[in-house]
Amino acid sequence: MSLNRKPIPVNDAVASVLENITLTGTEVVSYLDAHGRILANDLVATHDVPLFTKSAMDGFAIRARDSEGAGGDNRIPFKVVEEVPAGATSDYELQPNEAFRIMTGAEIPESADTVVMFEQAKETGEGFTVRKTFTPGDNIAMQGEESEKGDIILEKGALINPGTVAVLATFGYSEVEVFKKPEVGVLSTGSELLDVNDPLVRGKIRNSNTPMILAQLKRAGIEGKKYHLQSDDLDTLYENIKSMLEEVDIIITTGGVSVGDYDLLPKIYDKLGAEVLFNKVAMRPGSVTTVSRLGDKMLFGLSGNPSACYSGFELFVRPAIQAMMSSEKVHAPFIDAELDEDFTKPNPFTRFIRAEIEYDGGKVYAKPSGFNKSNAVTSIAKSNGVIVLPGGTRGFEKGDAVKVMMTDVTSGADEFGVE
Ligand SMILES: Nc1nc2c(c(=O)[nH]1)N[C@H]1C(S)=C(S)[C@@H](COP(=O)(O)OP(=O)(O)OC[C@H]3O[C@@H](n4cnc5c(N)ncnc54)[C@H](O)[C@@H]3O)O[C@H]1N2
Ligand code: MOO
Ligand SMILES: [Mg+2]
Repeated sequence: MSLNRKPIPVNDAVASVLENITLTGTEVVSYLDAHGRILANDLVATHDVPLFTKSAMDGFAIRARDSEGAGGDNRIPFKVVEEVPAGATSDYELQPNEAFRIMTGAEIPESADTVVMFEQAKETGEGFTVRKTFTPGDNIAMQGEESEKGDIILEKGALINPGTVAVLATFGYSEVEVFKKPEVGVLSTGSELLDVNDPLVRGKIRNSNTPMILAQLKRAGIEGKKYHLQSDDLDTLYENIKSMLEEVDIIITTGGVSVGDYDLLPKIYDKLGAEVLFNKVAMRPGSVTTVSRLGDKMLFGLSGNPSACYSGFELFVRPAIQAMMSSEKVHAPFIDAELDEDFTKPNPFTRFIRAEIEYDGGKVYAKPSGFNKSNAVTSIAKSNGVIVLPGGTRGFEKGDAVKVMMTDVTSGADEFGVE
């Protein structure tokens, strides 16, 4: 095993992962379980929306021409002949100056073409008067004005959001074909690792990577499979990874990918005959992140250091999962922000810094969210994004324009956004 690894640029590494994924198949799920899934077919309108021409307001349905000449002191009277609440219909033929009392959402009877809102009418004993000339179509939602039968509402590969679920229900799709989620297993390696309830003993620490990655998977809509902690023993690690390969599509391991005596993952990939796509990325943290492929399985060897592990997942695993599910949009959103703190130390590698992203006065500000080393864990907790500083010979100063990878778009704001 060579100690001299050749670093590749981050974007090449991401591209290589995406080129090597295997697409999942499809499955049919209930529309109630479809949120967060990816459409496997175009979503086609089975009817017009609105389905029928309907009242957009509570009021009176009239023939607009009967209101001609109304205005100023000239009030025109109407007689109410029938009531049409939402859900009801009427085939009654309006005669001059007759009206239906109609509610929002009710089908407009054939003979009416306008709705007078209650607020625009003055009620009388047998009906109401108006002092405005109405135009056909006023206060009416026309059949098909939003979409027509046969329209493609969303294309294959689109993410199903709550609005999509509403659209599925609108068109009577109680089931929908979506791309299957890959099965993902998570295994942390390291003889120094203890489980959360184990008493601390000298030289050992608790395993924080497995639960962190399971949570990152959850954030990506995946229920990962937790595997037992592994001590740094080649044979048992090999056997365990071999049996994981029978059970999952993606194996995420943490730790053991560097060049230490007990960093066993490189040996495991070799022994398995896996194709190593890269084992060094020109980035910090996580430069030793290693991704390999064995048939249609992907093995993500994330660095053991928590911050490196975290960004390794967001940079490589999350997009790979999205791509396997044929998502149209596999990457986290990257936005432009202003650096809120100096970062003077130059570094030849692209740096990813866990950060607090804040919006203020129409601007986006990004500042490191705490202790910034590969072994940091608390700064991850305080972050909702990751600052990207390109590699090079210069440092960065407060006020510089930087890119930010948004990792948590649900982290909220401390103020309501409308003044
Ligand atoms: N001679 C060199 N040494 C190291 C290099 C190098 O290039 N040459 N790279 C360093 C960098 S950078 C990193 S990052 C680490 C990567 O190490 P590994 O991915 O092999 O991970 P481990 O050695 O297993 O652990 C590193 C560190 O992280 C802690 N850790 C591991 N797993 C967990 C876990 N599940 N929960 C919490 N913390 C964990 C572990 O105790 C170590 O402190 O290598 C450098 N060395
Ligand atoms: O892989 Mo290390 O995290 O570059 O610091
Ligand atoms: Mg190591």
